[in-house]
Amino acid sequence: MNILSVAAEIYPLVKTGGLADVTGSLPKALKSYGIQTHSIVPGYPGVMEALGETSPIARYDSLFGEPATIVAGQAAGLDLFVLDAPGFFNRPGGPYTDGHGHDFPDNWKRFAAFAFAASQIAHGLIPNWRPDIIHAHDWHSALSLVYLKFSSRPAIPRILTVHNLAFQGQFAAHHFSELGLPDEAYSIDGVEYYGDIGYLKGGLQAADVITVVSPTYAREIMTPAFGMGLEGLMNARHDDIVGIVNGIDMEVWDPSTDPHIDHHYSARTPMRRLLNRCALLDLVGLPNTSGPVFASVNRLTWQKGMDLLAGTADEIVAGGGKLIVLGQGEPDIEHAFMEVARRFPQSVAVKIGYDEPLAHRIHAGADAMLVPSRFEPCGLTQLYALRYGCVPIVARTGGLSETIIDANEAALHAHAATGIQFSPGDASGLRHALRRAFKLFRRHRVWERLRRQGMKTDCSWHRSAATYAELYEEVLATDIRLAG
Ligand SMILES: Nc1ncnc2c1ncn2[C@@H]1O[C@H](COP(=O)(O)OP(=O)(O)O[C@H]2O[C@H](CO)[C@@H](O)[C@H](O)[C@H]2O)[C@@H](O)[C@H]1O
Repeated sequence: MNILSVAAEIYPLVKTGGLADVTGSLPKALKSYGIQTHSIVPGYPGVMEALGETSPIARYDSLFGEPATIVAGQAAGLDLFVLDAPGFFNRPGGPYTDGHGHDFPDNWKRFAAFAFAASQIAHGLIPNWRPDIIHAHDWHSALSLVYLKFSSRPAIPRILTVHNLAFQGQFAAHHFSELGLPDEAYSIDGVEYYGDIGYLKGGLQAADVITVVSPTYAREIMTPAFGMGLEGLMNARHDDIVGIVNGIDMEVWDPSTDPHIDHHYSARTPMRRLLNRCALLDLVGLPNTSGPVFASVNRLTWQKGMDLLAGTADEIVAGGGKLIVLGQGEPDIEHAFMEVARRFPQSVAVKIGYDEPLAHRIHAGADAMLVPSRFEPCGLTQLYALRYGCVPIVARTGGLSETIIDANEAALHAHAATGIQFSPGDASGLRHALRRAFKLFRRHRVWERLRRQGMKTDCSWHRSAATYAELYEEVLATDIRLAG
């Protein structure tokens, strides 16, 4: 079976968050089910550099006003189609924002061009290769499904995975005439969204099946608190929504081989892990004392509850713990963390920025990973923490509530607990969780068991890849195409 995966990020070529981890690792996991995935990604500089030999497949003199070529190639074990459109993708900054963190003003056009190119491949643009299913991820690629839905040419099944409903790709209505869609696409069944254009909204209407990244999030998005204005649509499409928890790449995140860490270890060699703890404290300039080392590797945003963490850091310091934070995001929250580090230089270290090797070292050295998200569709950092023996402390929401088993006495007694969950997801809930963590940390043998149990947890794609494979079989076998 051939899948065309459409995504704006793919690890290790271009990553700003969890989307890349999933689109980079799922294709590998699906191979053992006889599923071949080709991924189309935008030709950002990092992607173009990573490509080896390429062959051009299609050329456009003007794709939404820019010359463009679709090339096929391979990188990092991934089969790729790349939209090489320098006018859109070869520019300084990130995939979506300039060097100052502002959205590029032509994002509507960049990702329409990208989505259009993907829809052409789905239509059979490439000689001798045709996908059986198109699988788009998030708003950047959602419009590909809309182009297909409103095309008169024969259709293939369309799947959309939503990694985070908070990012919707909403643009001014006056761009509609430039998208190359028929008039009827500006409707409630198409891209019209509260008088604007909604790329994600259009994709949700055009998809035959919608997947989200955990069953709990699938339930949550039916409600106004989590639906981000799309709860009505989500309720209407209730029967077509499936929640599938993410897996992780067990090779990229493997403490016994990780090239980023100083001392390789496994669940059976906890003393070697301690060496990474010393190395980490040394690296971030904190003294090596006996209290627990808490950490967070995260976008510094409201969604991730990072303002709550900055506001409760004093609890960690007062208890004799340390806090290490790696992240970047909202300026207020960055500032709040810098301020905390300034107040407690012996106990708190903050690195503002994006640093993949340091992320690995933190997972390998810290005692506990804090994930106080206000909402979390699935979450990956708690899974990496489990794998690295860093006890996750998570808010009870979305995928966090499904992937971590709380260390209540019954779960501890049954040797099932893998971390700490807290609710409500506010400052009082987080403070309470920190106090629980301090108490558990003092019970050395109990903490050690908790850590080991986490390391035994299967966070691989094993189960979830099977679920995607079944879903693909199902959409091919059944004519469940409700979207026309
Ligand atoms: N400063 C930094 N330096 C280095 N690495 C950093 C970093 N900040 C974050 N990361 C890394 O970025 C990734 C973040 O992934 P998450 O799944 O935790 O959240 P994200 O909100 O990006 O993903 C969305 O999509 C994913 C995938 O479906 C869902 O799990 C999630 O709930 C949803 O919000 C992790 O690999 C983490 O280690």
